[in-house]
Amino acid sequence: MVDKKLSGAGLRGQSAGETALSTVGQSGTGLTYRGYDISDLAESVSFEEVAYLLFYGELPNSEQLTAYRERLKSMRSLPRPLKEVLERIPADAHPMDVMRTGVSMLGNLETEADFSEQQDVADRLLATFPAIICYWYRYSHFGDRIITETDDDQLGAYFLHLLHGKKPSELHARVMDVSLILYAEHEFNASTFTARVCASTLSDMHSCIAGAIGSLRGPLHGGANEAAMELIEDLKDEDHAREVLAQKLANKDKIMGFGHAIYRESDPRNGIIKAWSEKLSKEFGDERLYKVSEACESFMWEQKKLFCNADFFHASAYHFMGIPTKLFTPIFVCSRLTGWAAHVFEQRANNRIIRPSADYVGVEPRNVVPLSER
Ligand SMILES: CC(=O)SCCNC(=O)CCNC(=O)[C@H](O)C(C)(C)COP(=O)(O)OP(=O)(O)OC[C@H]1O[C@@H](n2cnc3c(N)ncnc32)[C@H](O)[C@@H]1OP(=O)(O)O
Ligand SMILES: O=C([O-])CC(=O)C(=O)O
Repeated sequence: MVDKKLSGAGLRGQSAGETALSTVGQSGTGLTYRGYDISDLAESVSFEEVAYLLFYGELPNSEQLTAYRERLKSMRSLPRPLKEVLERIPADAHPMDVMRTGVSMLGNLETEADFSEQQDVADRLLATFPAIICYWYRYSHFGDRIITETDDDQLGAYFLHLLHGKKPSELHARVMDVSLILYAEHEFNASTFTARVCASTLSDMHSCIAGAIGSLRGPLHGGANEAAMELIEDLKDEDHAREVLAQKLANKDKIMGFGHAIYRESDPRNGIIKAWSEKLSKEFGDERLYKVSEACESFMWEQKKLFCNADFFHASAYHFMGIPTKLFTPIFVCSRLTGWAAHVFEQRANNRIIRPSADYVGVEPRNVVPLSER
């Protein structure tokens, strides 16, 4: 499987444009944002610094960071009509559909009238995405109308605060921060490419982001972290993990959270989130989930040379922090919004409508037969 050629279907291996935002599978551990290695960023900076880096090109100094955090904090209020819409979405709705509706409704209320407003729109979405998902979740599941304006400095802690109704521990706030850094940007992945295609028609930011959310929703992309949780939650122990995976491989099922379109041997984000998951598992008193996850990882490598991607150990990490499985992919949205928006800026700055060609494989030219003769 490792030798499969990176060409052909799915535009694999073909360059579809230029970016100055990130490299995937090229240098360092395999992922860089504007020249910084992901392991360095995950170790030393916060998610807000990464957002600033992606948007403005450089890491902020401490004054710029404080000002940026204050700006995001000041934008957390949800307009009344948006809350009313969120309150009408049923509890069994798919949370990614809630996110898509949330951004779409905000686009009706706060339409991007001109591209000169693009940074304001991106910041507003960044500030409100945790509130959109948590407002819907807490209202539809518990009848709570939460206050979305809090004084949390960091977006990850803000999300956990809204979800659980109390400030998170330092450990949980840190893990969320790292998680958001890991998910922020990834070159021309399917959802980002969706955003760029939409941007290339000179459409508005909300439409670009709504489209990207739709692409991220699928289990082959962002939806894999939830699918990975569904897999591991039923595994009783390491032997059972190997048995279940062997059966799935025999059935030719896809194992969610494994493999990647670009990386060939490992995903540099995996080791980072895995280490945090292990730490959380000890704090949680977990005897099973982390161990079965590790058993899956080694079995898949032995059997298929398939490795865990960014999603696999995110499943256990999020679970240990009390996050409901169905909110896993919306967290990805809260983070990846930065990459999507930065790509929209980049596309707009040097635009040509994205319009590839297709190889026609249909029937030869023919004449229409009148209806009475068909
Ligand atoms: C953050 C992210 O979005 S990371 C990706 C999240 N997605 C997942 O975890 C879903 C599971 N993984 C997959 O479906 C795939 O690995 C993808 C979609 C990520 C990449 O797809 P591709 O680029 O087509 O993968 P690749 O060319 O490496 O596949 C080679 C072979 O390995 C198989 N394979 C790849 N991943 C898996 C997997 N997770 N389970 C079982 N088999 C797999 C494929 O079936 C393929 O065989 P085939 O050509 O005979 O069908
Ligand atoms: O790059 C991809 O194809 C998918 C991925 O890992 C991401 O978007 O983070």
